[in-house]
Amino acid sequence: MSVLVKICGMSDEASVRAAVAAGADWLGFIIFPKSPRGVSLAEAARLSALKGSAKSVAVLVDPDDALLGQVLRVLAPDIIQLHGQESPERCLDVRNYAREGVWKAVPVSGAADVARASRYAGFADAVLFDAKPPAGADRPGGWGEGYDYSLVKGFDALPFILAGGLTPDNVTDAIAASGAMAVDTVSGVEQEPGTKDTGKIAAFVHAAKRGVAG
Ligand SMILES: O=C(O)c1ccccc1N[C@@H]1O[C@H](COP(=O)(O)O)[C@@H](O)[C@H]1O
Repeated sequence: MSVLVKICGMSDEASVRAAVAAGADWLGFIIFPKSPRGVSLAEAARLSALKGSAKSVAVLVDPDDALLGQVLRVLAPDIIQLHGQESPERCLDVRNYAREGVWKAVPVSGAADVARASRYAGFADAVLFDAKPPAGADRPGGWGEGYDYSLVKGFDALPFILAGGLTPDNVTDAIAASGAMAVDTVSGVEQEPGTKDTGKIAAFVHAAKRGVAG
């Protein structure tokens, strides 16, 4: 089975079309104003209409119920990715607002972080392992920082998506090191923060789909 791929931070039509044409499985829309890739819900819904057979992922940071209600009404995402400090119980609540489930982002710098992700088993549908953001950062993700991807190898408490610093050049090795069956990138397919590169999008999807989990 080929590795599943999410291209995140979609904010323009050409990038959505490039990701869909390359065979991306999920398109991520970041609903967080401090992100250089942040989009309004209306814009996310407009772009999501172009997704073909790909699934939509709303990326949210500690959303309250009012925002979740708007997300459901305007975007109706397939998946919600929670990228803040959400507890396992909160993940369970948020499942009501997505068609197919909730992913919980878990920041990783060591083996203990990976072990702690097990607490989301039975509460989230998958965890998304990401690098820890730099000290004092104003957003929790999208920094293009990697880590030792082999730390997550063998994690089996729930399905996982590998993220953090993945690029067209390193994704094949990262898949082999981590055993990931799903990968995600934002800054690895950009020219600069917030500006996607359609060539890198295609290269990332193709490289990931060639990858073999080790
Ligand atoms: O990208 C952002 O700006 C962002 C903002 C708020 C929450 C999450 C964000 N991005 C997530 O970061 C990871 C990996 O990013 P990168 O490839 O290392 O740049 C990815 O899951 C995004 O969804």
